[in-house]
Amino acid sequence: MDADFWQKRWHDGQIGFHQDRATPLLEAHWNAAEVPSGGRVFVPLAGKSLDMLWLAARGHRVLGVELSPLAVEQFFVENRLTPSISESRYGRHYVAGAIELILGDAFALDAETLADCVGVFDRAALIALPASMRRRYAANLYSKLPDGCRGLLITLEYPQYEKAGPPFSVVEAEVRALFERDWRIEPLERKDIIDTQIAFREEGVTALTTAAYRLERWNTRQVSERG
Ligand SMILES: C[S@@+](CC[C@H](N)C(=O)[O-])C[C@H]1O[C@@H](n2cnc3c(N)ncnc32)[C@H](O)[C@@H]1O
Repeated sequence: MDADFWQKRWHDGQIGFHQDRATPLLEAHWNAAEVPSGGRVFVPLAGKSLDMLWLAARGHRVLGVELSPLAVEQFFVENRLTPSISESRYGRHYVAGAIELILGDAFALDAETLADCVGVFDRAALIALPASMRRRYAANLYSKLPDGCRGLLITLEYPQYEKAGPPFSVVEAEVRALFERDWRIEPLERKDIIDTQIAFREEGVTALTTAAYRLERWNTRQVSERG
């Protein structure tokens, strides 16, 4: 699941993960995340997700990061937005209204870039990565989000031996193992979706659940109180 893998997926139009609407679990649970209104929301591994537009329409500023130039171009063209473009050491920054999308590697972002992200929305991002990269992603990327940051994480669960990822199955125990040291984790909803996911059924998957979690980053004082 390196950069070449994703570049080829975009080049070949193999983007079955893309949705032509905002994520229903985002719409259902964003209020529960209690991200301060107007605050900036980080959207890692953003693709050309319409979730960014939905968050902007809710009054948030959005910071997405995506490594495919095709995804970034399509996001702005398809949504009839004309971005201004600048360069930094993180990559090429496309800015249109409240949305900033960095064409670059999420793992190369630093705490300074993410310092004003009071929210995070993670859909098809953590679960797009194999296990070893998920550990790196939690330890090296989420660790750079500021204390008090809140958000939603959306996962999928299915018998991993029935299909190769991505998307990968990530069960609650793994979510806790990855994040619990620094983040308060609250499961919000689990939904059986096998009946609506024909592609998974055709690949032989017999059970499929999606789950939404509320995340809140402990502040340093809370962590020391927890021992
Ligand atoms: C499964 S897609 C999900 C996209 C989006 N979150 C959505 O819901 O449609 C994962 C995306 O992450 C991008 N990606 C993978 N590794 C990345 C990295 N290290 N930095 C930035 N983007 C990355 C891929 O190009 C792909 O567009």
